[in-house]
Amino acid sequence: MTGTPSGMPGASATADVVIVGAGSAGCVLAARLSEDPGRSVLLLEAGPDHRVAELPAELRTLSKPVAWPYNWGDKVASTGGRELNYARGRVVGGSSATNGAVALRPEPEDFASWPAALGWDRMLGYLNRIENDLDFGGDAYHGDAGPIPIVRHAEPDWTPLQHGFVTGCLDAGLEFCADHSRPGSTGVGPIPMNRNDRDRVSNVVAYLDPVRDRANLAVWGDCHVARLLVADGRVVGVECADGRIVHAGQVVLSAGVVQNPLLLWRSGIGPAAGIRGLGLDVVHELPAVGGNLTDHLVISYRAAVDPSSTPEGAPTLQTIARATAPGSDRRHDIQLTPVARRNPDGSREIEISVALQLPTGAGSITPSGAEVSDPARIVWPFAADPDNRARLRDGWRLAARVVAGSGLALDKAAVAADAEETDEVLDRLIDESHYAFYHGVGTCRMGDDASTSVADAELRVHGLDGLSIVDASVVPTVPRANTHLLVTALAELGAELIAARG
Ligand SMILES: Cc1cc2nc3c(=O)[nH]c(=O)nc-3n(C[C@H](O)[C@H](O)[C@H](O)COP(=O)(O)OP(=O)(O)OC[C@H]3O[C@@H](n4cnc5c(N)ncnc54)[C@H](O)[C@@H]3O)c2cc1C
Repeated sequence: MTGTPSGMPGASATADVVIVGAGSAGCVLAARLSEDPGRSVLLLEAGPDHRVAELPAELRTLSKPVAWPYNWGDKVASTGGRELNYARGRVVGGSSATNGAVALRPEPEDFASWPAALGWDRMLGYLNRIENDLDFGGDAYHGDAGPIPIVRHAEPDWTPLQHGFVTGCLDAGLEFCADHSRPGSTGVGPIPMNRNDRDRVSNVVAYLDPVRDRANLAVWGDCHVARLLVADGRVVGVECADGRIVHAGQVVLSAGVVQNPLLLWRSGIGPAAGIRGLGLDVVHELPAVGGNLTDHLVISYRAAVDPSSTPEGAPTLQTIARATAPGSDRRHDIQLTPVARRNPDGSREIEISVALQLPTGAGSITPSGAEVSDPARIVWPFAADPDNRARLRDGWRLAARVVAGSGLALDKAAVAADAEETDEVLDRLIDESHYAFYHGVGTCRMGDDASTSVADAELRVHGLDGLSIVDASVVPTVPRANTHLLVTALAELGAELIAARG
């Protein structure tokens, strides 16, 4: 099988490589693997397919709400009987087309849980390859020739609210940090983003759209893959929910942290008892499929500020702080991000998201039934964990100290009191208002042991030929950073590994 993928949307097909899911990872894989005109590549996506010139506003421009059909609409049952949204992009571009475009990198220590062959030294090359950092591209730990532009707001452009936040962080003892990607850096400074002015530079924009006209690449939108086809210990293709069959030399799963385990379970690949519990036959037992979910957990600190600090039409995100919760032994386990909140009554607030980066505990994502339409069952234990709650409380008090030192607060006494708030009050606040940050990883984690991991260090599924997984689901533990750049870098690595297999 070489050259053009045979078959058109609407019919069945054959391709050398079939990629399931056109998100952060899938777009990179399709672009890189189709560079060889002798390899046919078919990219299958459950959601709609828009060319960049025709993107709807919510996919083009940052900070617009994204709903069905572009968001899967998954829900998490969390602490205190609360139901949290668990957003995931459902469109060609995946979550890279619906996300906040914050372009932070993992830190070197985040790779400690990765297989030894994939440490920081190796992954740094891929992190550099994907970017064109317009401020620091010439530095050794940056790139200046990749497809993703990385930009920051210069200090003179910051709003008074953002200036005040930085002042407050410095007053609270944080350092100024011009480049959050510099290894060893810490503190507060401009937030790096993958955007072009106010438009998100998703991986459709950066990677896929420029190569869409290649003869050996086909993209099928509105194609929900129902299950994998397995014969004699080898994955030989996929079956789509509408009955189409695609035969493949290699299948790559890039359906993401939620949908990969669902697709594998539906295919009989995963924990034997769980699969039988759905009334399905076990094709290949892999106990770790769907387990080991880790993710960031967020609460907000809010305080009233003078309306003149938040000019109309200003960009939402300009600065960010990486800090360590007071007393915590986990470096940079708190991320503080300030935004202006404009209330209908004309009042204005600073809202600082306090995001816990290195959570204790692990959850799971499994199917609630055997049908494609059955939703994910997401066990998300992070808000209930006492250690997470203690560090979040301290992070919230740190945010109050930042506002106290910012010169922004209208009610200085109230903010000073917030910095000493009791555990009891903050536990109630956590219960009533925590939310998920959508940086989940780990449901098909990589590792050497097939009893505790799903893919090996070359991203091949343990014990099954012809199947690889390349996306957030293989990342062993959530890094102290947002996850899009990491997944994109991993996909560059994955494309090399898969190309080497033929
Ligand atoms: C709302 C939101 C905001 C975020 N903000 C940021 C941010 O600012 N910065 C950052 O770094 N990270 C952010 N993230 C996280 C980051 O975007 C994700 O970690 C990353 O995009 C995951 O990439 P992926 O390739 O693993 O999965 P995805 O990009 O989610 O791609 C998976 C794709 O597979 C498709 N798919 C799933 N199942 C099937 C199936 N059975 N058949 C066919 N197709 C299927 C999906 O529709 C989707 O398009 C955010 C995420 C969300 C949801």
